[in-house]
Amino acid sequence: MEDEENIEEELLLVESQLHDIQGQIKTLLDRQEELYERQSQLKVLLEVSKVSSNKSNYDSSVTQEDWSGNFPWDSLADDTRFNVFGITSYRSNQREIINTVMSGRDVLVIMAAGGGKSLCYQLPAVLRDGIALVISPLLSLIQDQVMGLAALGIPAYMLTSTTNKEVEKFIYKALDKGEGELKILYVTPEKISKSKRFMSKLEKCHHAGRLSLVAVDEAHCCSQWGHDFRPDYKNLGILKIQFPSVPMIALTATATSKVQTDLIEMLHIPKCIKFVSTVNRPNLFYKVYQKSSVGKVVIDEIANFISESYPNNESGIVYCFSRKECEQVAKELCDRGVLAEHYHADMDVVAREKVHMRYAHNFPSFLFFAHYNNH
Ligand SMILES: Nc1ncnc2c1ncn2[C@@H]1O[C@H](COP(=O)(O)OP(=O)(O)OP(=O)(O)O)[C@@H](O)[C@H]1O
Repeated sequence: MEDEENIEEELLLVESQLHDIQGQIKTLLDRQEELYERQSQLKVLLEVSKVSSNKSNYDSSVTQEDWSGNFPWDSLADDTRFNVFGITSYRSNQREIINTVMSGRDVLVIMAAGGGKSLCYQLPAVLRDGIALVISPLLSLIQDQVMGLAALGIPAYMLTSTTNKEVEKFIYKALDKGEGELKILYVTPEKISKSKRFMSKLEKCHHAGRLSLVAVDEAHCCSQWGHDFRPDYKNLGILKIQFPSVPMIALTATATSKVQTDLIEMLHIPKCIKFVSTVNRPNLFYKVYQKSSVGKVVIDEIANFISESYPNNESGIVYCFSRKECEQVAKELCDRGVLAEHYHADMDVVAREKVHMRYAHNFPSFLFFAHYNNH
């Protein structure tokens, strides 16, 4: 009887010790997994750092001014600028930026809206062998760009939720096997962070030496300090880690120095060459009007303002508080004969010819009119 009690007592003790040990093993296994993960991250970071410092040694004698010097691709670039893009001369910094990308360096471009950022990656994309990947935040912007490039005869495509199966197949074949003509591929940041299939095709494309450059448009979206933070932009750092030798060009119209530092860190481009052009647009100005408290009167005032100030069908943008309000204001403006085209709720911007409707959440109690002239 006593024996039995002793055995039971020891059994309890052993079971309790086993339980403790299992807990310790689990903790150690978890820790081991963490260390493995950190080990592979550090290996990749080391590789990135080696590639960057090799490049900086190679270019150490080159000063920023040298980017406006002579390069082997000068005449081909001039020819493409004029004959493909129909642009007679470069604007400030464009040539230097293009030369920097063509040299394989990473670049940060800060240039005013409408300043001509797109040419800075589109021209190198045409000149360099392979496929250029462009990450852009909005479907409507991507659609605009792809349509514009197609009109110039440049094989540009987008891979988004709206891409049909056949085009998707074509794009995957181009990435995977180098088949078909594809020079510039636009995606939203979600594609990078959410599609394993896409990333594996991109990896193959890079492995075969066919990834020519990576452009991150609206790069301020990477930073939580920016005005337009997009969580999926945070994951774009993976691109430099996976493709350290591929030049990356990050572009934005608005970035404080804090945002610049942040996005350089997030995109892993510490050695990038930075080009800052003035963001002052003397043709843009603000005027503040007192708003009536009666909705219909506000619409009347907007309609009068637009038709009196811009009687020749000029373009403009009306920002409202919400999508619903955009639709309502657009409809009312249509009724008053101001808007030629309808606003489509599933797109951010339409109706190029007339007043564009967009929604913005940062200025809830005001309506803004922006009339601009790109040139
Ligand atoms: N060197 C140039 N000479 C004349 N026109 C140019 C030049 N470079 C670009 N453009 C034109 O300027 C317009 C604005 O260019 P783009 O769309 O690239 O601006 P952006 O800087 O990307 O603006 P946003 O920040 O609004 O996207 C386009 O119509 C483009 O064709």
